[in-house]
Amino acid sequence: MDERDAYLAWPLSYMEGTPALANHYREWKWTIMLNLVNRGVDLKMVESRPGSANGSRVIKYRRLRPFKTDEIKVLLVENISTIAEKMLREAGYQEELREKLRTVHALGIRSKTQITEDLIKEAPCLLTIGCFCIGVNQVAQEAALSRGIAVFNSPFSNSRSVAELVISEIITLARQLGDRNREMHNGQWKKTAGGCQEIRRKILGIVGYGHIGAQLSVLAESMGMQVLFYDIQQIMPLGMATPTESLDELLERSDFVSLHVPETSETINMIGARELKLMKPGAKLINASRGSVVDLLALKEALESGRMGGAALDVYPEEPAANGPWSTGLEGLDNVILTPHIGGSTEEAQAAIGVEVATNMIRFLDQGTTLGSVNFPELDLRVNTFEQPSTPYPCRVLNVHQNVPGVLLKINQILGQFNIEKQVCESRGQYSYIMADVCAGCETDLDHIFESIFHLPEAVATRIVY
Ligand SMILES: O=C(O)[C@H](O)COP(=O)(O)O
Repeated sequence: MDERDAYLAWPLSYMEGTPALANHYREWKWTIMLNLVNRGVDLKMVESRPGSANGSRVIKYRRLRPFKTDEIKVLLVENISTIAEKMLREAGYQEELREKLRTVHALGIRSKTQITEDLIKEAPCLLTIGCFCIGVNQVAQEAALSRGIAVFNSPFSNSRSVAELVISEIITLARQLGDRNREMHNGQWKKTAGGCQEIRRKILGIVGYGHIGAQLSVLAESMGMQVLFYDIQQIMPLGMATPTESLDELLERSDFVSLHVPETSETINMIGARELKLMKPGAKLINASRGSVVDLLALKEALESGRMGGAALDVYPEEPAANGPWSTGLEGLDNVILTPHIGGSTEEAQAAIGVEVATNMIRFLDQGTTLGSVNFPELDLRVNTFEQPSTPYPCRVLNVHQNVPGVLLKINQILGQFNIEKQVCESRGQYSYIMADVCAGCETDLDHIFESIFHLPEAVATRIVY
């Protein structure tokens, strides 16, 4: 394995609602209370924002932090950007080696680590999973929500890198560069123009006009290509790009077809024998989306028969867990480019992804904010300033519960014993998430709020941050 596993630990005050962490909370209760007493005067906990419109006043916001004086551990796998690692460390983590996922509170992965429902069951402390990539199909998202685990990804930070790779592949396929390169490396000089073409005025059909598809559309047009696209949603075309009525129409009209769809039940084997037959003779297929989208056996047949003019694949139905010998079954075919899932693997993309995902994870851990989460309702609650009147023990209650009638009433009966400064709640399927800023009067109140909500039968996960 070439993976660099970094294990970080975050020693912070923290209160959380899984049984394991609830015990930690009880154990460290007095330390927590001491932290609370110090809270209002501790300058380390003050964040400054730029001044108001006239620039004369600086508003100081309270900085919410997780709430247990124990270590929150973060596990980063799959060569995640060092920027993300640095950000997580600066948020308070310390490096520490850890072997097991079951002791980890925050997990960072990329596209190949499969987080199944079973694995989630074995991770009792896990609070958040950061997918440091676009795809999230590798995570059992519903199972994660049912445990109160928020999943984040980076929906667009590697779009440019993938689009650039596809542009390079369009030219490489058009000029058979892969074959000429291979021949030269094998000591053969084969100067030929047969089947080699310019890409100017050729038709590029883009399937999936999201962040990558749209980026590719702009780059392709700037090189003189005509762009068609097909998407299940109605999307505003960029430049002169034209939507087609159907996938079939796009396949029939395009010289190059590039796939940019997520893995869903609808996209599995979306391009099979039937679809490949619809493509123009000599057309080329590019897949840098998900391997399951193309039926590889059908593609092999279409290439071997000579009907198709070439293909570039960056993704495969099954991909190996680590670098080393491996076969796609397509080796040696003419004008076929095979790359090992490197579409988003540039320094720029990985750095941007690192910042984006680490920021979301830190905000979730510290404040409960779920902006950018792919499995939670997206909620945000403004953090109080130090100028706002407050009680000695203001706190933020974060709770995931089953979305059943009456549960909100029960929670608010508990919270309503205190002044609720603000509150938001939203449901997603079978589960709801509530964030509430509450003015507790004394340490016993905090204890009471946590224990009462934690023990509600509908409660899935409960945390309090301050
Ligand atoms: O989902 C993605 O962003 C791409 O498939 C890249 O995945 P990777 O970060 O695992 O290379």
